[in-house]
Amino acid sequence: MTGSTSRQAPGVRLVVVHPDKEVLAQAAAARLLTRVLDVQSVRSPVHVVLTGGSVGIATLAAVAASPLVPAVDWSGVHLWWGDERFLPDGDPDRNETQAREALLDGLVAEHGLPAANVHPMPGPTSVATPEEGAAAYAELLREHAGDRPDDHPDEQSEGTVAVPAFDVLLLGMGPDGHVASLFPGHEVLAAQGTTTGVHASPKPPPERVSLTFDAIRSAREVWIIAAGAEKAEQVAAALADGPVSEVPAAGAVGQARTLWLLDAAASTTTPK
Ligand SMILES: O=C(O)[C@H](O)[C@@H](O)[C@H](O)[C@H](O)COP(=O)(O)O
Repeated sequence: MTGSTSRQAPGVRLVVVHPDKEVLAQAAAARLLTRVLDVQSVRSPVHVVLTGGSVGIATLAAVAASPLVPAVDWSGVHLWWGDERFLPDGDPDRNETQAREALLDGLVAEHGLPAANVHPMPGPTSVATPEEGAAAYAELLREHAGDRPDDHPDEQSEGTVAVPAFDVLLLGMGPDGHVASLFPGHEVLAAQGTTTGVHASPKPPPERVSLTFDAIRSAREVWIIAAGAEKAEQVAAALADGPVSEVPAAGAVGQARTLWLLDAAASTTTPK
């Protein structure tokens, strides 16, 4: 495949296939910057949820290298995470650490992103358990839930999930179909509220903090970014609306739109 292709699925799902992982990251970065600019033209603040993983971090690095960075009013952007490994501040395996190195430190230092607008999930440096971290993050999300804009007064209605109106929520996907730290067959899939502590994760480290499905599904747009042939089977299963208990990514849908941003290898299931 030499170009990029897309198709509109019924409803609100869009699948976009790029030639390879590098183009995928570059395109996701361009798309993210454009989305933030578009949203900023009609409302502020903008809330973006970040993901870890190699494609997620490559996307942030591509954002950092874009000439469009100065076009964004970063003072009106808030950054959150979909999940975090329960590791000390500064640990190189924290999604936060990797995102700061790839993008956020530069935005704070040079482009006016207020340090206070970066909202990492707490780890053992500040709380004793993943549950404490999840509770603290839920409270922070609740404090920002009032950021909902005037042009969407209906979003204030009773029963609204107590999180900000996430404009874009980025997710990587593991070869097992997990998104955030919502793993197939794991009790975390039944977690209530907006955040949850995670134990016995099948992928190290075993302890994590994650958004729940309710929080993820409250986002206006959910973008799942996945590359590599090892993802193809679960991508296909999710796009076939497989059971969330087996393919958690199938349950990650946005209110307005769900984008599947793939490379060619992840988009084609090889017959066995
Ligand atoms: O929390 C983690 O252990 C990872 O962040 C993980 O959830 C990752 O996002 C996906 O496995 C996709 O990772 P890749 O993009 O590297 O395939």
